Amino acid sequence: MGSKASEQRNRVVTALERVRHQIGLVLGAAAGARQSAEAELAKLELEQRIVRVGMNNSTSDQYAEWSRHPAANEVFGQLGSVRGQFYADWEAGPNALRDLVANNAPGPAGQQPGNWLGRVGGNPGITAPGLWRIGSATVPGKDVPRTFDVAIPLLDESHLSINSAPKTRAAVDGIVQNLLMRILSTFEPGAVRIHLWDVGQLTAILPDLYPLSRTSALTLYDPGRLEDLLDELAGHIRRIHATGMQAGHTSLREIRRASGQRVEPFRVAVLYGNGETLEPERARELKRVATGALAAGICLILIDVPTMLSTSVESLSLHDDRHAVSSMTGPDLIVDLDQPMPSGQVIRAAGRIAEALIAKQGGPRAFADLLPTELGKESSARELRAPVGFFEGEAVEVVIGDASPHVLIGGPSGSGKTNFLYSLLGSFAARYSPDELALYLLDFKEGVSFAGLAPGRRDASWLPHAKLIGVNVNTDREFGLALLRYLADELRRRSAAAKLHEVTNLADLREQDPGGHWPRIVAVIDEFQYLFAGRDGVTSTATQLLEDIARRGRSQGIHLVLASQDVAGIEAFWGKPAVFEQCTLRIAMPKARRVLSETNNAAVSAPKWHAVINHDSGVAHGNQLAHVPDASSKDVFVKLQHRLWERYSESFKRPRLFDGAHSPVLEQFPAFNDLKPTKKPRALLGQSIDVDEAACGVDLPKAPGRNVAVLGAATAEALSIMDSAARSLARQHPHGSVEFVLSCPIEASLPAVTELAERLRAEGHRATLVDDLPSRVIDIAENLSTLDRAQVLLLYGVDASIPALEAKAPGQLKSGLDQLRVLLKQGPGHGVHTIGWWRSIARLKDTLGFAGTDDIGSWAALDVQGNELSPFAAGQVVHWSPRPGRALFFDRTTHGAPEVIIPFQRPEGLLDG
Ligand SMILES: Nc1ncnc2c1ncn2[C@@H]1O[C@H](COP(=O)(O)OP(=O)(O)OP(=O)(O)O)[C@@H](O)[C@H]1O
Repeated sequence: MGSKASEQRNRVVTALERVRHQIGLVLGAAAGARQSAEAELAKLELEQRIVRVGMNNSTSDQYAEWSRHPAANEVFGQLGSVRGQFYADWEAGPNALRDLVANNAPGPAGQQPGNWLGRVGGNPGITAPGLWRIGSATVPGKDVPRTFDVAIPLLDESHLSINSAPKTRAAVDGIVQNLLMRILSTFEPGAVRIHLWDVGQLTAILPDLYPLSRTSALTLYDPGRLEDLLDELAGHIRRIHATGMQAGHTSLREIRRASGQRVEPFRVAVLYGNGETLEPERARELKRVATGALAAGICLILIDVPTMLSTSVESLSLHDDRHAVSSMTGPDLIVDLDQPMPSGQVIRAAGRIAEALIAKQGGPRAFADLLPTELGKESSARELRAPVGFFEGEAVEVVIGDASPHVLIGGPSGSGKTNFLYSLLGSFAARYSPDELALYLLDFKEGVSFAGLAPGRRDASWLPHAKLIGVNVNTDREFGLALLRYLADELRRRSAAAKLHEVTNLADLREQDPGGHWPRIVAVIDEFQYLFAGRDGVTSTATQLLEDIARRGRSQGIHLVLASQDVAGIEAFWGKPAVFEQCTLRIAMPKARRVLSETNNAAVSAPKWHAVINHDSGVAHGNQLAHVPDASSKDVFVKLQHRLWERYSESFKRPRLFDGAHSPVLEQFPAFNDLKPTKKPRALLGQSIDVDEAACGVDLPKAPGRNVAVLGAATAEALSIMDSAARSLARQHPHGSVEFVLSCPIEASLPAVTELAERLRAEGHRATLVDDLPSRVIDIAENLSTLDRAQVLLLYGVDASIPALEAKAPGQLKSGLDQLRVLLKQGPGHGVHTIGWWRSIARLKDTLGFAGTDDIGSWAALDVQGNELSPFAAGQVVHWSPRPGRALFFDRTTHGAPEVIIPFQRPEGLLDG
């Protein structure tokens, strides 16, 4: 038992020893592994420490410390071989970078400012440098450190985002200004535009560039209105995108390459933020703009504007005012920023660029530069297209056609609106022959703005394209109406022709009807708001007609050019959006309000003698600024007019001139001179206010009611109407077939009446000036059926004759007044017509008694109120504001409503009646 037990113990002891041995082995191995891991760690730590500082950059203490490390030799050896290998590869690095920058940042883009600052650039802007220098960076070399230029891509390559560090605003301004000067000095003037916005300030942003702010090269935006800048940029992007798409290109760069032209300037928008995020709406807009910008040649430089852009953007983060890291060079390389260029030199350079730009923009361009080398070569079948001004030396065109059928022009007095119209008319007239273009020109302003286009006393020439010229029509709104009616009629005529030829527009009509005469018609109405000046029939009819013409004129080649001096004119459209909306071509003279869209302020900042031309209904992206040459100085337009007149006057009629300030002269009036004896005589009372030079008159056949009343106390006009009525009738009656019986109880008018009687006699007619009207009236009335010739009773101041007419001799059955009533009623049927002047309507009513108004078939009213006239106009409401030199005329047999006429100017000698 005892030996069994000890045997068992020995086995256990042995087993335990084996276990112990095994454990000892395991523990020993672990300690060794740990030891070598610790050694490895220490080695790596050392390596890291050395790499952080740089092998060549250590202090001696540091080096001594590293050397004490057990792995020092090994680590030094390893790092030395890696470094050796790296520098063997890198040897060519800085040189390659230098070459890269030199090639991609030529001239002002990369060179030191001393080489170029102050010189105006010459790159036409069809291509742009790929890189722009901001500073340099240095890397340690094998033997000596190597420095290379740091440049970044901009313009249509990439945006730039700059993050400042505390107290580095001046340094940031230096970086931005350096870049802008490099860009501005690279391109020829006009090829680049800078937009500046700073959330914190309006005026002191990069002040050294201010000489440029009087040109289009530099625009500043209100700190509170980032949306203005973003809207403007969005507009450019849309427009450029649309142009590109049409030509099958996706970027401005491609369009430039394909066309070999700059097409649009480069744009750089600099936005200074304050590190805070933008309002969500602005941030979204900014993101949208940034996305489309580069393809439209627009580059953003964002300073402290935190935003995530999903497009190409380089970044620059400042460490202090001399150092930054950039996305181009990575986080491990410090960029030594270039010094800001000297302020004085920058100001001078900016001034020079501004001057070069201004010289290019305007100065030398004259009206003659708008004209083509050969006159009248263009066809208006599809559109009218002509330059009206220049922007930075390039012509800016106006197009009137299907897409922009009507034009709205606005500008305060003196802003050059009339001058613009002359430039436009001249440029069109020089390109299109009068067969291609017909002009109807109306000026409601007092003055003679278009009068020179009609033959005058001093200059017999006229503009052959002009069919109608209306001047001084400010009180004759009816003339505007007449023009609109004429255009509406022409519209109908064209629509009918189009229908006949089964076409829908002018271009096709001209193709189908090559023998037809279908010029494009341009009707210019200056100060058109006068058309809407009253709450009356003229306004409502004008509105209807204008809407009709505006809507349908587009396809029939009838175009309106509506100009107005002040906002009132434009406001006349509120409530009449049809006309307003159809005027898709908007022209805003400097300081014009409301011509462009509500948010488009381009006209506010437009310089003198410029116009903002916008073919997109005034939306900002359609703005084109143009300097308009002087077309109104003496002899400028006239020179062109003479050339055109010499060329075309044989084949085209002179325009009709309607001058509201001058009454027509009867003897010079074709409708009077052409009168001949006839069985149907017609008494001319005046000139109608119409597009054609027409007279209005009253037919005096043998029929009831064919008498004429002249109403009101305005003597000169009344005498004139009586005079022209008598003299026109005299021309239509063979000698001996008529007797004129004149009566005039008004002393002051007697000389005029006497002279008329003499004149009638001189023409071979029987004319008696009677003193005793009652007995003459009685005599004629009693012998009505046996009269051997027609009688025309010219009764001046009938109201003054009434007491005498009323008087009855004892036993007399009928008074003179009774017989006058008989004559008014029955006379016309027997060839006895009364043309009478009553100085008041009440007296006319007295004269007529209970007979009613039927016997007065026609009348011309002077200074009487409209409401008094309605019984004589079939009860209708009559609108009439009496005015000198005008009469309201109504003839029951021909008129629906009364019309305004202009009494003739009476011949010399009769004027002072
Ligand atoms: N582009 C220009 N260059 C030089 N002078 C100009 C130009 N435009 C206008 N002018 C001159 O300025 C003056 C006013 O111009 P214009 O008569 O065209 O202005 P407007 O806007 O029509 O004014 P209003 O409505 O009062 O007639 C004229 O003497 C004209 O000669």
